[in-house]
Amino acid sequence: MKINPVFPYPLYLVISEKDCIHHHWLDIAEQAILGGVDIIQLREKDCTTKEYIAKATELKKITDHYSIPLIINDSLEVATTVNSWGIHVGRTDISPSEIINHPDSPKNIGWSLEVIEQLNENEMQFVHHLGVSPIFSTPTKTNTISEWGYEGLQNLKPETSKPLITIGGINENNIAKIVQAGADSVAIVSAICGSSNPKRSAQILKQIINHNEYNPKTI
Ligand SMILES: Cc1ncc(COP(=O)(O)OP(=O)(O)O)c(N)n1
Ligand SMILES: Cc1ncsc1CCOP(=O)(O)O
Ligand SMILES: [Mg+2]
Repeated sequence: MKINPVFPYPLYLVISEKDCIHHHWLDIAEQAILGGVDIIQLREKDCTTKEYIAKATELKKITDHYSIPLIINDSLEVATTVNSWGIHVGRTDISPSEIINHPDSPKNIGWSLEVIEQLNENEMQFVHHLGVSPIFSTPTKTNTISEWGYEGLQNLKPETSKPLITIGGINENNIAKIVQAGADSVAIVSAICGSSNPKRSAQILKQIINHNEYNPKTI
């Protein structure tokens, strides 16, 4: 993958405690970083703001230790409290224009792109990067509209200069084709959070991103 200087984070982990199966979620975050994850989003859906801040504070200690940027999903209050690098919002969340009006708003706003027509919306001017969502339908998030697929991603690429972060159903078997179709970054939940060896899974995904294939002898 050619590194995009506006978003130089090709392997993107989206983590929530409920998706972490075999290990403690903070251990998975650390192992994933050691395996090559470049950026982490904390995505907690079923907790209070106080609990979300507590989790974000714990995770930020790890991301700061490894100099990895942290993105908070959905909550401006959590993002401002922990001073995260970014925030990710979708169409039913607080809008990018509202976020930038906040005095301590995180610098980098990610916005979910579900249909190509969204590129024409006024909100786009406040957006740093786009979550192309979902590339493939996934049990991890079921309230989605449709899938972009490889062809949708290829068609989207020339229509915007914003970094494209692909998400949804991505794993070792399809990541190479997603990179070839135009992803600037690949966001993963279950292929890392659900792995019994998250470090190794991250290493494999990263090797495919870097070299277009996986050579078991080198990991
Ligand atoms: C990188 C990235 N892309 C898309 C999403 C989805 O955001 P959203 O549409 O707001 O849905 P929820 O994640 O909030 O359920 C994302 N989180 N990250
Ligand atoms: C948060 C999110 N947004 C679109 S799909 C998705 C979940 C992706 O999870 P997985 O990598 O397990 O398919
Ligand atoms: Mg959201």
